Amino acid sequence: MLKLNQINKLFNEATPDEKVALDQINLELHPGDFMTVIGSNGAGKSTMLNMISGALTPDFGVVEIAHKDITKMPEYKRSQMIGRVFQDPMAGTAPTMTIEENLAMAYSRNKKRSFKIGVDKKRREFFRSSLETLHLNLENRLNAKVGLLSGGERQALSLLMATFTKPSILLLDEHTAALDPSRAELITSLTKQLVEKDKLTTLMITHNMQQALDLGNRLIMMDKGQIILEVDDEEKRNLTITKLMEEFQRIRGEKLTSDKALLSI
Ligand SMILES: Nc1ncnc2c1ncn2[C@@H]1O[C@H](COP(=O)(O)OP(=O)(O)OP(=O)(O)O)[C@@H](O)[C@H]1O
Repeated sequence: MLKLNQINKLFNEATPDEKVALDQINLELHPGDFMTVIGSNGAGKSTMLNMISGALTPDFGVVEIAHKDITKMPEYKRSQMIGRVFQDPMAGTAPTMTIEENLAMAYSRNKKRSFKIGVDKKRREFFRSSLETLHLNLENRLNAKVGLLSGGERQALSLLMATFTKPSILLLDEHTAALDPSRAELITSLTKQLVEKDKLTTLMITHNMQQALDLGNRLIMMDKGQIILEVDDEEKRNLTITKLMEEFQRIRGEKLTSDKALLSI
C-alpha cells in the first residue's frame, strides 16, 4: 500500500547547519497495517510523514502508494488519498466554519471533480451518523462553529474528517500529545475504533511508548534519520517498554535517557 524506497533528506546542505534528517529510509506498509513510530527528538519522524504527505520532497528515493510512484505528485493531489491529523487541535479544522461545513469540506476533498460543499439531506444524515460514533454529542451541534469546541472535541472531529473518506493512508503526527490525559485517552480509543472499522493503513507517531505498544500491529523506532528497529505482530505483542529501552541501548550503545519519550511512560 505504501512504500518508501531509499529516501534521503538533507536540510541546509553545505552550511554549518547541515542536517541529515532522513538517511536511507526503506519502509513498506501492507493494506490494513497500523504502524506506530517512536524515536528520539529530531530523529526524522515528522520529516518522514512530510515525505508521504508531499509537504516535502526527498533528495533521493521513491514514494509509492498502491504501486504508483507519487514522489513528484504535489501535496494537494495526494490529499485525495491521505488523511492526516496533527498535534495541534487547531491545525485540522477551520474555526470560523461550522461542524457541518468542516465535514463537507473534508468529504469533498477526495472527490476528484466536486468543489461544492453544499449539504443535502442524505449527506447530513451521513455526517450525523458519523459524528454519533464519537459519542461526544456533536451530531446535535452541526451548526456550531468549530472554534467553540474544546481541544479534545476538535481533535476528535479532525480524526473523523481524516478517516471518514477511507483514505489509502492515514498519518497521525503525535495527535494526542497536546491533550490532557483523559482527552488523550478518548482520542486514543477513537483512533483504535476508527482505524479498525475500515482497516485503514496507518502510520502514527507518538512519544508515548505505552501507546506505541498498545496500538497497531507493527512498530518502528527511529534515531538520527534511520529506522533502527522494526517489530511486527507477535513480537510486538510481547514487547514491553523495558525491552524497547534495552533494544535502543543495544543498537545505539547509549541510554535513551533525556528523551521526552521517557516522560510519557
Ligand atoms: N525545514 C527544516 N529545515 C531545517 N531543518 C529541519 C527542517 N525540518 C526538520 N529539520 C531538522 O531535521 C531533523 C529531523 O526533524 P523531525 O521534525 O523530522 O524530527 P522528529 O523525529 O519529528 O522530532 P520530534 O520528536 O522532536 O518532533 C531535526 O534535526 C530538525 O531540526
